[in-house]
Amino acid sequence: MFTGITTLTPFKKSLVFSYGIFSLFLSLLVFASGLYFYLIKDLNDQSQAAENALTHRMDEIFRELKHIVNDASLSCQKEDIGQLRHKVFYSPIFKEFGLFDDNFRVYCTNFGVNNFNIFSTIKDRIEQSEDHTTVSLVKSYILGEKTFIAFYLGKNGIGANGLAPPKSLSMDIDHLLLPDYPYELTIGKLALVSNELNMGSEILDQKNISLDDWAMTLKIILPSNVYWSKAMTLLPFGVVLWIVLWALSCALHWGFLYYRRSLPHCLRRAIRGNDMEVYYQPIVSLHDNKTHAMEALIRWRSPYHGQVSPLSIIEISGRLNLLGDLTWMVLRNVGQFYRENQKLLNNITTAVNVDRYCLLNEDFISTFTGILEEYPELKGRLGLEVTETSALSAIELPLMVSRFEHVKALDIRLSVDDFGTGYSGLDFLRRFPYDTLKLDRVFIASLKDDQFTQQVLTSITKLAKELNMKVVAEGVERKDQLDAVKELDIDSVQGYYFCAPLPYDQVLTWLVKNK
Ligand SMILES: Nc1nc2c(ncn2[C@@H]2O[C@@H]3COP(=O)(O)O[C@H]4[C@@H](O)[C@H](n5cnc6c(=O)[nH]c(N)nc65)O[C@@H]4COP(=O)(O)O[C@H]3[C@H]2O)c(=O)[nH]1
Repeated sequence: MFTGITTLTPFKKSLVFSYGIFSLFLSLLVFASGLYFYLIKDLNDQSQAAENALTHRMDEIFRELKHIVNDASLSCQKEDIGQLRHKVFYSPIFKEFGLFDDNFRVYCTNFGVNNFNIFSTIKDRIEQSEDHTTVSLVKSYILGEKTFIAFYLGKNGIGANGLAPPKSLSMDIDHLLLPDYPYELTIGKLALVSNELNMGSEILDQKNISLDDWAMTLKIILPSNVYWSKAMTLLPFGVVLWIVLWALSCALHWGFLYYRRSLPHCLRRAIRGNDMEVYYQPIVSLHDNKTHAMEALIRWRSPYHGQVSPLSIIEISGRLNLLGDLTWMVLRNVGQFYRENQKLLNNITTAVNVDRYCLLNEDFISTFTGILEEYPELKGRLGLEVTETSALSAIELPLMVSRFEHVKALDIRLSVDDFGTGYSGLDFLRRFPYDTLKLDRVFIASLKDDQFTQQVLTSITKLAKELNMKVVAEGVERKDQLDAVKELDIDSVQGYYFCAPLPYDQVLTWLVKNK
């Protein structure tokens, strides 16, 4: 089996090497672009998650301020200050709370009584905002350089503001984005958090998210060094990908080659491309020792499988549903043979083998008549040989009779082939209008020494004669077989004794010599 495989698909080092190079480039391409698109998608997903986290955090911030406003009064007594301190203590974000009135004057903080006005720009923003909220980034003496402040003015005329370090806002998104995606969170034009400044590498992609309600912008970056560090981490997978692609491309190549060179595929191409030969075996008459008939037999030498036996050709063609095509190809070859040698073949009929399924096909008659019109030289000189291998069903039987009648009406001779080996019983002969009965060569081989065979063949030939059929003995190889055949009432002989099946040129020479 392996020898068969290697002949069909020869191993070539150079080819394996080429596929190695090819798959290396392909895997590099797949790996590089795959990683790039993966990171772009991941950047989008993480940006979306960061936006959601930030929105959620802002909602929480204002919910907290609303609680303070609801619990607050316009005074700044010890209890009010204590309450603010209590809220600071339990706040997850804020480090300082203040209360302001509707003149935007801060009158109380958790540190004590206060009296200063909120910047007019902030005041304007609160008034313009639908929810009476805004955020700001200012310098706080208590908390350090930059401080995030959120403002909310309640319907009761009391406002609350909360001060928080920028970190408390960014902690939600840090774990989503860092360390892979540096980002910058700005309020207005001021950066609340920025960890993208010292990135030191190129930007591969960038996402900008705007939270318009808070004038916030989140810029998230995909730097090239992240791409390269991921590429280095995933390099073993890249190597595996290369090996898999290499093996796959080699396997595909050999698989394809194996398929292209497989017997069924070669046969299909040969039939479709008329790349087969037809041999002719003369059938010699015992009445005048002349050749009045021949049988057309298919021959095919495959470039990869050598000489393929006709029985295998028929068997595989049957499986591939190509028996029709094969028959039409043989018929056209025979037509061409007659066209090119009209004079010599004038009084010779040639029989072509036809499979019963091909005959039963609904297109049989139309295609067959088409070929007869294409080759009028065949008129009156063509015969069909049908081998009966299995019993016909109740539906097939009348169909077959009608086909035979149709064929006969076209002046085509019908022979029953290999008589005695299949289901072709005597009843069979009665039903079909055959012209010739061909005795299978197994009977001829044992005819001389087997009395039973002699008796059977005597009865068969007698019946054939009664039914007006000619009898041909197949497979006559030796003189003693010929003598035994002659003792029966047999009309013609086909066999190696006279002539084996011959190719086009040789059969012409034979006919010229022996006609
Ligand atoms: N041992 C021995 N054999 C002899 C002798 N004389 C002839 N033969 C062989 O007997 C077979 C006669 O053809 P078949 O019975 O129709 O049997 C044919 C026929 O059923 C089928 N076949 C051949 N060509 C075609 C075709 O074009 N179409 C179809 N459907 N079947 C075909 O394949 C079968 C085998 O064909 P082949 O191998 O060519 O075999 C041929 C022929 O070469 C002899 O003296 N001794």
